[in-house]
Amino acid sequence: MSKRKLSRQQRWRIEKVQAERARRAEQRGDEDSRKLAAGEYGPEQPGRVIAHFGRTLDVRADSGGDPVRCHLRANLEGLVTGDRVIWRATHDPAGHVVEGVVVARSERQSVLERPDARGQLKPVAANIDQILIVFAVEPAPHPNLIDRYLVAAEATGIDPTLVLNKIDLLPKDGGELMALLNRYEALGYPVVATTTARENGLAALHDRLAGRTSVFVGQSGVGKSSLIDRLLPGEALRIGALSKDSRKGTHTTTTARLYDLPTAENAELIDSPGIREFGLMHLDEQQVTEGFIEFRELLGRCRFRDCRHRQEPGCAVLEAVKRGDIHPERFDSYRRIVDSLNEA
Ligand SMILES: Nc1nc2c(ncn2[C@@H]2O[C@H](COP(=O)(O)OP(=O)(O)OP(=O)(O)O)[C@@H](O)[C@H]2O)c(=O)[nH]1
Ligand SMILES: [Zn+2]
Repeated sequence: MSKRKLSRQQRWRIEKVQAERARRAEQRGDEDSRKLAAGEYGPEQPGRVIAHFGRTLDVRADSGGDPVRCHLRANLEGLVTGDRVIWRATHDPAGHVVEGVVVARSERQSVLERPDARGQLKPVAANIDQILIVFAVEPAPHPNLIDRYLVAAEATGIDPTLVLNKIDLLPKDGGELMALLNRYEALGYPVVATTTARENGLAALHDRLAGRTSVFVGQSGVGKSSLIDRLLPGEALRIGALSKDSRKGTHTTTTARLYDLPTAENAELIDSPGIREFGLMHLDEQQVTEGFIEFRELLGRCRFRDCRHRQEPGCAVLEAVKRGDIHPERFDSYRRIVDSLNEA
């Protein structure tokens, strides 16, 4: 974190802005308390945050219907797209839902975080079941890059799936990439092959999407936008997923959004430019080591408790590499990733 000194004037400005924010939040809170006390809000009900813009959110009721523009009770902070919440709606005299207030957040099953401008981790999306790591025949992936993504996914506790796109460009025998994929399948990672260049090219992907909330990540040019365009045809459909207020507003699409995918049963996608870049952020050495899933059962078994699996005698990981139980390229990749941490 930077230790830049702020001038007195800057400090004064920051304090003024914060005081103003607090005052507005308090007013909002007073108004909410009054409405809640007056019974102007309907009963508490469960819902899901499908987009967030600062302290306002779009919430979809679990019971269905259009998304509703909501604000937060003053004591709630840091809600993100995908959060499950308890909220209450207000109605106009004709009985239509006008807006809502979120009163509580349910426990998160998972959360994706990214460092903010000051390097502090901030949640960007919650309750994701699956990270779809997209790579392509062209640009061909370095195995090290796939491992990096897998390690980052393992650190979140969210299940990764490898998506090989552009299989229309594969050589007939499958080439080296197919051999690479088999290696990941043998480790237990699901792998699906796709192409946006053929009519039925996403069939295997639909099966993986069904019944899950997914995010797409991957290097530039592998076809994430193309895949998402196929899954969510038309910008109109995407915009339509927002509340009327958000559609009118000037909000950009840089915030994460949750979409229903019409092409598969109970399939949801959470997407934002920031999420697509997930996976290339900082991890520590322990996260990297534990992110190689074939190492895990060996980790307590090295002779030295603080073994770093380099050249220590009695290292269970090195022995597994020697026996051929750990693929040499995976081990090499592990080394490179750990070394890159020390460079940073
Ligand atoms: N041959 C072939 N080309 C594809 C396929 N899918 C995408 N492409 C092409 O690959 C290029 C990159 O695709 P994008 O969808 O923009 O890739 P992206 O991952 O969203 O890239 P960024 O926006 O840079 O992160 C485009 O020219 C696409 O037309 C495919 O299945 N087969
Ligand atoms: Zn060791």
